[in-house]
Amino acid sequence: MEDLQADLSASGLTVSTTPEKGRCLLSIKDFSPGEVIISQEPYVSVPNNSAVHSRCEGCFRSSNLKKCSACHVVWYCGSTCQKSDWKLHRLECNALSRLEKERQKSLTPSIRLMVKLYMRRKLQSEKIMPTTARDNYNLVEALVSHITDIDEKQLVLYAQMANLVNLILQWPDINVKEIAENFSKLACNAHTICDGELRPLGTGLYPVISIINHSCLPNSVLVFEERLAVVRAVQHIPKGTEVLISYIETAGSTITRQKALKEQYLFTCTCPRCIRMGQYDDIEESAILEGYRCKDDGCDGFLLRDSDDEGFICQQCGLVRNKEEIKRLASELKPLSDKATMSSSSHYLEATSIYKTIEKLQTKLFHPFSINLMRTREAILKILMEMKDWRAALTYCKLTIPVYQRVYPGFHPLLGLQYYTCGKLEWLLGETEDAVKSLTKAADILQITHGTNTTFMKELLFKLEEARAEASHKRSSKDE
Ligand SMILES: C[S@@+](CC[C@H](N)C(=O)[O-])C[C@H]1O[C@@H](n2cnc3c(N)ncnc32)[C@H](O)[C@@H]1O
Repeated sequence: MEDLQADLSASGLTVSTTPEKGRCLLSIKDFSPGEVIISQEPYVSVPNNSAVHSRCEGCFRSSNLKKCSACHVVWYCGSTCQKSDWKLHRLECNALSRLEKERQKSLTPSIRLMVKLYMRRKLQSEKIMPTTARDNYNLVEALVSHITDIDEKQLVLYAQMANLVNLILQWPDINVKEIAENFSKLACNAHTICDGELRPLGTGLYPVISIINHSCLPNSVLVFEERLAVVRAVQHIPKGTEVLISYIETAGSTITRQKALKEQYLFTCTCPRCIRMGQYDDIEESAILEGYRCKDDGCDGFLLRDSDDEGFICQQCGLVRNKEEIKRLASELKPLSDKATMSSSSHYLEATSIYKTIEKLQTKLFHPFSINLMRTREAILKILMEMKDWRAALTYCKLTIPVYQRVYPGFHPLLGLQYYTCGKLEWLLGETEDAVKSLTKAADILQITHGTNTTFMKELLFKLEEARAEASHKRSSKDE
């Protein structure tokens, strides 16, 4: 711990403890928006491989892959990744090779992550792999597990998973109870590794990044550059402030966010957004994000239940919406949502048609800033992009932007990415001036959240330059 404190203080950080949150990471210097606060390679990581889609164990890329010829489980993109993973994979390879084919196929990322965790610990304790202040098993031991707070069903599941790890490792004197507790640690400390566009690629354990606590109004953001976890400030962080990231999707109402945090991370959030729970502005926000729309199409008031529980009253114009009508619309929606989830991956036209019916019903039912409606439009946008229907995709992308601005304020990567999609579509459709505006907004946000050095950001900045050059060329040809 002393080593870690010394190492962190050189980066302007320190670890402290509070009774409410346990350990926390504090700044001991000012950080500006966009500045890297801390970065860390994973202690262990695994890609989300499936029968149809695999990734390199080293860099998570999905092109030019070759399977390890001994275990037939792990993939590599080339000799560089294979060599750098060899010390660890040599142990894993032996263990995986002993398994029956069917068992190999059913290995989940969590099981593989745990097997790799034990192997890394062994290699470091035998000094075959080096340790540093930020890279040692003591940091994993210090992670919270909440083992005494989880329910019986979950405990049984962890025990079964621990038995499977034990069976794979076949090490004498292994502590199966400790493995089960480590699964509980993974549940509240491991991170989903995403690409620049926030698509999930795998899972990793970053024991120093795991010291950072949650806020629904965070001052920092966690992104990944391949497997490297990078935390950047999204606002000015004065010296002596706690560094906070968001663990969850922050678009939901306070009740939804609190439920998600309690279920996975077993705590009650008291951030500045959550502390307002039950106050009028919080009730208003929930009613807008997850509630119903006014009967009058021209009114964008939010609705609250009336005192007799007969219906919902618009807080702007006073019109009452009947409970039965709302129930009827909701019951029409339910089977459609199930149908849409099942059809979307294969039949684009069928899926678009179902989602558009859902959108129509949701437009009648929910507030215009509803998250449900936003999700449906995101789903339609995704399918239209797959179908390369750029014009319709742009229409849907634009429909989501006002909701994104509301639910992802400030330097939020999701807002930046949505502007980026808009800009790329406008560029493809020859709407160059609009493309410049959208790509500029995307770059303004994503330079803060993602930095400027990654391939992803270089591509965005290059596109913006191209769009600017073409826009100025178009303007000058018009003038002639
Ligand atoms: C990834 S760990 C963060 C570091 C942790 N505080 C520690 O001592 O190691 C996640 C756990 O930290 C605690 N935590 C994180 N954010 C919190 C918050 N805003 N309020 C209370 N507890 C929090 C919860 O116990 C949660 O399960």
